Amino acid sequence: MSSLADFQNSIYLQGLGDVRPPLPTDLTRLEGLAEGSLSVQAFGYVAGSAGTAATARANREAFDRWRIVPRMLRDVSERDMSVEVLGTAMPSPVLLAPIGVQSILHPDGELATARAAAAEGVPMVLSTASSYSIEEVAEANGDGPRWFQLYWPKDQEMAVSFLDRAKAAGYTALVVTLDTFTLAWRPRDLDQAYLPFLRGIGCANYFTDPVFQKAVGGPVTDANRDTALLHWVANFGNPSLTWDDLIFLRDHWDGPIALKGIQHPDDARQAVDAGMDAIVVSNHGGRQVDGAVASLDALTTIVDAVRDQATVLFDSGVRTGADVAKALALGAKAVMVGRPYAYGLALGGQSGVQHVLRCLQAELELTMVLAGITRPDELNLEALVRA
Ligand SMILES: Cc1cc2nc3c(=O)[nH]c(=O)nc-3n(C[C@H](O)[C@H](O)[C@H](O)COP(=O)(O)O)c2cc1C
Ligand SMILES: O=C(O)C(=O)c1ccccc1
Repeated sequence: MSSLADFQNSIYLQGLGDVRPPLPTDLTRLEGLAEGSLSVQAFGYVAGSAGTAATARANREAFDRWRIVPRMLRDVSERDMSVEVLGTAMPSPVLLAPIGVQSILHPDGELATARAAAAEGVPMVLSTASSYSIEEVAEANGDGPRWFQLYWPKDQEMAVSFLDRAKAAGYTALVVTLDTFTLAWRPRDLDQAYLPFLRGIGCANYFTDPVFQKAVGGPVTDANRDTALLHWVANFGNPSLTWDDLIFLRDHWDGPIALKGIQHPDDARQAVDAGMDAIVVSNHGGRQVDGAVASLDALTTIVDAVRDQATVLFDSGVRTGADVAKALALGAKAVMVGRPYAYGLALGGQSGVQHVLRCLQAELELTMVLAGITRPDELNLEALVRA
């Protein structure tokens, strides 16, 4: 039986030939290394959070307040880390969170991420604000599993065009991000007066879109570039959306839909009532509401509210295999990981992202089996104690 934990053995075996892993296996060390290989602006954009970063810190502290209680002598020789989420089979309960503007991290941006994801069989969620188009990323991703994340623009016709393009390019599930209809107060970016989009980064899906092009008088060239950027700014998000608007999405997307950015149990219930298939409990990695509840602290009440009427996914603050195990024990079906793979991309392109995925999944399997657990669905509150 092949196992995600085999990666550990392969590292030790390579050591016999004096080869060491190209990047640290403690993924919390990647941020510091990435800082040295990125511009102040790009690093600040990715590592930064809203306001004083209180929510980003709270996300991490919430993990620290739970401890795993290992159980012994449970025959953990047969393991199966795989799960199926929204019709997608995956090797472990881990997905790549949607991260826009990845070309600020590496010239190959989302293409490198898509190749890494496909090589590991891990689903990627492509951002609307990607630096390569829906179609280009699909080609790089090949047979790999892929979902599409929608930033719902004001122009409904363009929203439909994005959905049609994603469907045609083989993205099987839709993740609709609700918490970022506008960017929050982000001092690190403000102090640098840095917004990637105003430099045209992250606009690939817009600039290649027929509806967008119609609105700006044709394909985007130097001549209409300023018009295009202003149109992007005016259209990016829609603060007037309400729960009733979800009917529109259901009508235009026939696959599963997840709502990302849910932090309140009543919002989770409304998602269920609106016929959504899943929610992603997320505070956007602390990048939106500074002072907001830690995403992990919001998870349990939401899981209780939703019961088994919708799939509950989790993100914000996942850095280690133990973190994944804790989120699962608190009721998440799977987690999305954000910044760690962004740093992997910055440091090593495709292989950097693969390194992050292999480390995280191997550490998850080792954590679980050493705690007496052989399958993700065996994890529950009995595996945890409050610190
Ligand atoms: C640089 C950056 C760009 C992001 N872009 C998007 C995006 O385009 N769409 C989206 O839904 N979330 C976006 N996110 C949020 C992630 O999907 C995810 O919620 C967050 O990174 C999870 O927290 P973590 O970084 O602590 O793992 C972005 C996050 C970062 C760090
Ligand atoms: O920076 C972000 O967190 C984010 O979600 C985003 C928003 C717009 C475009 C690209 C990324």
